[in-house]
Amino acid sequence: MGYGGIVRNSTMICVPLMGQSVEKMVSDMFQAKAQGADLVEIRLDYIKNFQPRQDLEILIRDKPLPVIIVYRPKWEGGQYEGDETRRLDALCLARELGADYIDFELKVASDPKGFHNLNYHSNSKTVVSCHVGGMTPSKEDLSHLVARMQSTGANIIKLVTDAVDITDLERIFHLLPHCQVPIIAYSTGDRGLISQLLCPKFGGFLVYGCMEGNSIPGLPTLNSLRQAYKPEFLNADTKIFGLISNPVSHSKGPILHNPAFRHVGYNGIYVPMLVDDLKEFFSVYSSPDFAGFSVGIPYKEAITGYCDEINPLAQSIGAVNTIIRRPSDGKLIGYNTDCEASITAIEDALKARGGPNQESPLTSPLTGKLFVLVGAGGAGRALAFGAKSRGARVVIFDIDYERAKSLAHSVSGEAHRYEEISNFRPEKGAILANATPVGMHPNTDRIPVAEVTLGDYQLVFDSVYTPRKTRLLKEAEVAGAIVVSGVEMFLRQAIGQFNLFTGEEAPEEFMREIIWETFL
Ligand SMILES: O=C1C[C@@](O)(C(=O)O)C[C@@H](O)[C@@H]1O
Repeated sequence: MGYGGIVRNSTMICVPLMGQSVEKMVSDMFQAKAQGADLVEIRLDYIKNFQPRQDLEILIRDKPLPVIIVYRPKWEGGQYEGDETRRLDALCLARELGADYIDFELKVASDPKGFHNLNYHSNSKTVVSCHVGGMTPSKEDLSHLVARMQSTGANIIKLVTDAVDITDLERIFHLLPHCQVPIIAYSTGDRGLISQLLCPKFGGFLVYGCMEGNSIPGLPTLNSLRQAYKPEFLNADTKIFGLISNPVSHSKGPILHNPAFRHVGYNGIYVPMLVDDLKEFFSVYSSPDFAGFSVGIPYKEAITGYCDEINPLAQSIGAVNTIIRRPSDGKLIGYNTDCEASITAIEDALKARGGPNQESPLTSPLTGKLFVLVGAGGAGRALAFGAKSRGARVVIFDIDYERAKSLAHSVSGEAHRYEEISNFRPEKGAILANATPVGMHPNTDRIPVAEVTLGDYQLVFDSVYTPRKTRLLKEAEVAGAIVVSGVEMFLRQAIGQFNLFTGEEAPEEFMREIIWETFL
């Protein structure tokens, strides 16, 4: 049994190994085991001067984990260019020596003349594999392919496609539950990542992961699988939540939401979704399994066009960062949790320091203050509406002056051209909020305002959360301002999302601990 009474499934975590020597392969196997792998895939075609008998004896004798032996030829995307009989002899030898799984390409397995006795009695299991390059075939074509692979008598089948778009993966998910033998199916590349993460929900046989410092596009790290995603707890009932964003890999959402789900015994998974086309995305991922979404850059405004209903706060802001698929009718309902998250983070920091606006606990410390906002995109809109709702006077800078003017108009504020920011001196006690990505990893030396002006602000807030303390915040602290990190906003918006996703109260203290450990 797992968390909250959820039964563990039998999904294994496999690491593909591409060492150039037998010694490296053996040491990588031990490392993979130490990092939590259940089995490894040994790519013989990567070993330089591979000597079948000698090398296989060592690999199989010294293996600390079950192994899948793969000797991929050039014609199927591998490295091996030599004689085909020699290649197949080596695979058969691996089987005789007791390798746990042997991978034969479909072309070999479906050619009775050339094939080296696939149904040979041994303890090894046969994996019949096929890599379909280029565009992902239609659902019908994939089903035919799987039927062909099954008819070879394979113990396990392995189907690999190249993901051009995240929507290609839905054809893989559709295939998985219908297969009659254990199936490994996934798509390669950055856009293929969720085919690994979600395959156990749909019944996939294993998940591939990579070791730390050895990243492979489209593969999660072993650490993220073991700590965050925990594929062994997924099942057909698991609800999928995803962050729709582009880029998406910077997000700390998965390491926060997944443990929080488990902490309260909620059967859900939260994954990064690298989305290129919102329209295509929502038309393909329309099943109730995809129960909700976070929305990140650059989609917070555009996504409002894909929501069936929008909650009044998000509607007035014009930006949505959370979507729930309403279980009763499947409609997509948009919310904005950024607004309260950022404004309460700023208010709490002002309250903690005390100050002139502390007359009544019911009055916001922002009331009457000048609120200088840099950036009028999705996050900026949330900040501007939040500040206005607390009675602050809002001044907005954006590289797109028209955008700044339009937001200023909505919050009865003032817009300025971005070039003017270096000379802008606010009144004493003003608040500065950065809602642009300036200063975000990897461009951490950038700062959105002139340093000399920082001393005029009582508090400086940065919505950037990687790094926790941006250059803007460091300089502001030196200048004597109270600083509020985007990490605090990130945490609070995620707490708001958790409540909406699960309908349960978020484990706030637990989430706070994870976040501060992560950003230490
Ligand atoms: O701004 C953010 C951060 C986020 O995009 C992320 O990186 O996890 C997730 C969004 O929902 C949120 O509004």
